[in-house]
Amino acid sequence: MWGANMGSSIATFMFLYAMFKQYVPYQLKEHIEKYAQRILGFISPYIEITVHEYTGERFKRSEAYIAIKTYLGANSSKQAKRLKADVGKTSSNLVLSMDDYEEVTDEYQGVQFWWTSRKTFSSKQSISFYPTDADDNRFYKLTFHRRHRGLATDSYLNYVLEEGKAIEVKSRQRKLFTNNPSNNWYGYKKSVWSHVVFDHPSTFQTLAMDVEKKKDIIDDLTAFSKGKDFYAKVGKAWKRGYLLYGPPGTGKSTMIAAIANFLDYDIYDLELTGVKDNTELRKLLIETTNKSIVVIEDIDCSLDLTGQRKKKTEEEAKEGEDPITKKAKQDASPGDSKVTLSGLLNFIDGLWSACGGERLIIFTTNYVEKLDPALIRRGRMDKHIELSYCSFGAFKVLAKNYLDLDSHHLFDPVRELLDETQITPADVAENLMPRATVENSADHCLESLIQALKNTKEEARLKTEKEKAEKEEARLKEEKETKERELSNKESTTNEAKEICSTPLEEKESSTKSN
Ligand SMILES: Nc1ncnc2c1ncn2[C@@H]1O[C@H](COP(=O)(O)OP(=O)(O)OP(=O)(O)O)[C@@H](O)[C@H]1O
Ligand SMILES: [Mg+2]
Repeated sequence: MWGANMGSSIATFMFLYAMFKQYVPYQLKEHIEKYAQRILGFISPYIEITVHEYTGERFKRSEAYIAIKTYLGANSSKQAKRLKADVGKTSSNLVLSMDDYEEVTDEYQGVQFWWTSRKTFSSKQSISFYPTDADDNRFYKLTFHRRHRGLATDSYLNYVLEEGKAIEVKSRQRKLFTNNPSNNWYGYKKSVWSHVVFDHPSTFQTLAMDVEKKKDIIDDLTAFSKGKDFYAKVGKAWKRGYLLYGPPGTGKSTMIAAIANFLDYDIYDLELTGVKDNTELRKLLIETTNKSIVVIEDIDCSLDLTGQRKKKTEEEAKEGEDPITKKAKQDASPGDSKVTLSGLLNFIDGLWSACGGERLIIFTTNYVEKLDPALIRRGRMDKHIELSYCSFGAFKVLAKNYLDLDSHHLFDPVRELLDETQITPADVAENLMPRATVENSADHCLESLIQALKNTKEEARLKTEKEKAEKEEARLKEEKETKERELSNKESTTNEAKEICSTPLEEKESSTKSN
């Protein structure tokens, strides 16, 4: 059917087809095609399956079409004579795909499958203000012998889709998304997220933290990313929550970038203060893709998550209203347009959170103790990771990264000082930045780090002393006040007693009589 000797017949066919398209009126053409297909269907032993570029939703390209396009692009570039080259949306390289009406043969388990790419023109006479080629209805047509029907529908098509998606994942550039304000969500370029290419150089290798702690996190992430079957088996949605907490500059954001690079996931950086209400939050969640990390930084500053739940429970108890009625009222009231804790909890592990899979949710905070326990209980935030002040292990990673040093005679004093001082990895890193103009840059950096550590130690000592002095002062003040209070109490009691004793006898009698 597709042999080389068919070349001239195809050329003739193409010519006749072009004539047919040009001269036969549209309505007649449709009828002829319809009946020709039916007759062919009776006599042909071949089965055809078409996959259209746009199905249902006008602006959303079919995922199957994109996967097939990628698969055929990768496999047909050696076979097809006419290819289209384009800069992919997710890549800066040229992406090749089969041109329209091109045909290629694919072999799977010893069986041949034929793919053609086609397009039809929309019959609608419409004028569009926007540059779109969606009026050309493109589709792929798969042809195979009817005796391979089972193989094609049960396994070959799935294989093509999975391969196509895998190629896409490998060749794509990762993205960093941020949520748009909701008044930009509608119109031609409707989009709830906008993105840039994610190109952060942080990796677990460059992340300064204790080796064992780092290994534990890497193992956890690996188990998660390979855990599709496990999650299905235990009936859990394929997602995991991480809570990163610690003082500013200890590497929380750096770790998120390292995780994204390690897993090869996109990042959705969710700015909660820009989300109007819980409905919008849900919409944002639905629009995230698989293999992604949803990040909410500084969760304690994003929402009043501390007392809301308690306050609500108190109110409910006061009014004796059941929570469902209360929630219905809240949802209905347009004035109450803020994301609530319960909305956020639903976002993390409500029913909607299970749409799609392979998603990490990461919260960061400087003040873990401020968060509502409901938000960070296991199951929501499965792993709590404390990023703390720089340890000697973390320092060694930084020394290797910044100065390419594994050991140095100044490491010992650094270790001693680190044991006694609280300094962030960000401050250590700043001191280890090599100075191009200085000779023996490594020595210079370590010396300046030692000086910084000494300064920090001294500052901490002075601060502790000051605090101690302030406490002592407060204690003495309180002691003095208590003594003064006691003295004045004593004095007033004595005065009262004196007054009673000094009252004349007649006065006392007359007052007793009158009573
Ligand atoms: N553990 C670390 N490993 C490597 N570099 C680090 C680490 N911690 C901090 N740094 C360096 O310090 C800078 C600040 O770190 P980062 O932004 O990750 O801190 P953070 O914990 O997110 O702080 P904040 O709470 O203020 O958001 C980074 O640019 C990074 O170079
Ligand atoms: Mg940060």
